[in-house]
Amino acid sequence: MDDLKRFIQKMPKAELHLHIEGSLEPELMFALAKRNDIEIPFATVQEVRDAYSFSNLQDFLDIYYQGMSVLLKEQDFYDLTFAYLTKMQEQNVIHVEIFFDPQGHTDRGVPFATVIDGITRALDDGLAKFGITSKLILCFLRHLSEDAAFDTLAQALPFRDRITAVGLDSSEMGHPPSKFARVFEKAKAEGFLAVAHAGEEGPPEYVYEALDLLKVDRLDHGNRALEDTALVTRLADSQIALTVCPLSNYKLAGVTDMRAHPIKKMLDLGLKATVNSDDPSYFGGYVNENYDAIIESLSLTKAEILKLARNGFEASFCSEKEKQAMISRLEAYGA
Ligand SMILES: Nc1ncnc2[nH]cnc12
Ligand SMILES: [Zn+2]
Repeated sequence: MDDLKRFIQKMPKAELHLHIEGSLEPELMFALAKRNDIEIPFATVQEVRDAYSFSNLQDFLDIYYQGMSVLLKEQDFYDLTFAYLTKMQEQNVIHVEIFFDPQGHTDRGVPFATVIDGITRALDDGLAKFGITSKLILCFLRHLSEDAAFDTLAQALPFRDRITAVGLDSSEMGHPPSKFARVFEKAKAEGFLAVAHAGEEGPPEYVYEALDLLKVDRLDHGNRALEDTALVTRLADSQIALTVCPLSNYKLAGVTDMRAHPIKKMLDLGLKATVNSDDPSYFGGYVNENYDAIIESLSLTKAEILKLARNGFEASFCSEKEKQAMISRLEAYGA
């Protein structure tokens, strides 16, 4: 077992499902609260960690939006993103595609430019200092209105060269992809790729809507697609990737026992599943810890681990040439 963990630690990997605001560790939360003179309802780091006990997605989101209130200045977004990249370098993650939630900040009066400038300055430094390549994905908050999403898309257009794709996150139930069909149509016309959280808590119908109405290039989570055999066949045939987040599924109670986690079944069904951390500060683990959690409980083989990592590179939004270079590194490592 320790051998496999070591194998995972050193393996070149990609991360395709990471909310940068969800990588805010309690220590940095405290430091930024102090720097920005903001009150947070916790006295110690331990109190923050103790508050991270969730029974569903909304429980988590309430505390996640509260946590991001300490992010105000360009330097705050830089520090947040650079801390994440430093961790990724330690974990041998060589490519990241990260989400950000601009509405979580612009609604508090933080300018869109402040957010994206800080994040992309850190991504540039991550490439220069660690050789980590990256893509940025703008997520619309689905509990907010279609108008608010259109407004956010308009704010993003001056920065389009820094944003690869749009996504959809936040409270899934009651906010189906169809609510944002027109926003995604416009975003695609503007040249953005598209992803959406679907089937995390929501039913298979939401996954169909993400495919048919939002025309997503990749699905975030997608776990509940397994309830519909026709949908599984469609996902397997099209090889639309699923960005699966094992520890997130466990912490948000979709999966109550890691031995019942569906990722092995997804591989067996021919789905292009990948391993990701979602909100590592809140769910107790970055990429390697997510691999560790499934190898133990699902008895994954080295070949299956390599397949998951390969899927991560194949499902990335890199050029075919860049993908091939990363896959060659992985093959050399696995040989
Ligand atoms: N797991 C998740 N699902 C939906 N929205 C999110 N925002 C941050 N993490 C999320
Ligand atoms: Zn997510």
